[in-house]
Amino acid sequence: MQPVISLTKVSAELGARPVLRGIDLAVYPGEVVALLGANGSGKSTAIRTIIGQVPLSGGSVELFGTARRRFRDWGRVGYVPQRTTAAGGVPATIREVVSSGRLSRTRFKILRKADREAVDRAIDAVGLADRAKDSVDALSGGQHQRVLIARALAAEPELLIMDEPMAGVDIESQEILAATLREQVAAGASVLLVLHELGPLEPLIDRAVVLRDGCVVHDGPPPRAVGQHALPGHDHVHPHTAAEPVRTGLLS
Ligand SMILES: Nc1ncnc2c1ncn2[C@@H]1O[C@H](COP(=O)(O)OP(=O)(O)OP(=O)(O)O)[C@@H](O)[C@H]1O
Repeated sequence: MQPVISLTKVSAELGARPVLRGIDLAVYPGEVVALLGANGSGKSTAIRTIIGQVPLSGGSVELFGTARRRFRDWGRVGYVPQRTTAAGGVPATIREVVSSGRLSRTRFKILRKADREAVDRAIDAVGLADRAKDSVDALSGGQHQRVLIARALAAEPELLIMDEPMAGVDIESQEILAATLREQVAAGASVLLVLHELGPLEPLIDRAVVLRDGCVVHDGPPPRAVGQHALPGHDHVHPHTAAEPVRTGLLS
């Protein structure tokens, strides 16, 4: 099966500093892959090489089997950046911001009935239907994050790429986002997401790729740790019983 995302020996530098040192990463159709690792390990940079915001210094990136520099089908990809403000100082309603995510699917940048319905479904999916006419300036951080996710969903993408979608999001919003993601995956979407902890998304995750200092140090089942053990930086030093798998600082 052809991967929807494929990174082969990808290296990248930021300000002459090597940040990715030859990483391999593949996401197959229908898979949910979590990208984990400590602060500064290169997770965001890896995501940004995929969408073309950071140039490669070596290796290659393919999307849906096409070299990234030749890839034009961005309507198939929904991207949720690391938390920023969606408004950028310009007052806009939730519906306006989410509609902007649908433009990649339209001809001549005109939203037709089916497009408007997709926008409404995306707003509904993140539980903001009753606020659609509100300005995004009036939203909390977690609600804001839901708007960014709705904007990505509005294009009905086959592939969702999300950089820490749960950052700063309260548990109620996290549950809504987990339910939304579950529906997308049930409908056949593939997902690559940066996470700090697995949290409510844990049951959805098929595979975890862990970065450390710009290298992949684990690619396989997600760490099934709970509580403190799931947190990056946790060092697993206390003794284990024989039945318990040992995970020595996997995420640190
Ligand atoms: N514009 C930049 N110029 C120089 N170095 C940068 C730049 N952006 C990031 N870096 C460095 O690259 C490294 C990787 O950063 P990156 O944001 O990819 O890490 P991350 O794993 O996503 O971290 P976090 O969990 O904190 O979001 C860090 O050491 C960071 O300081």
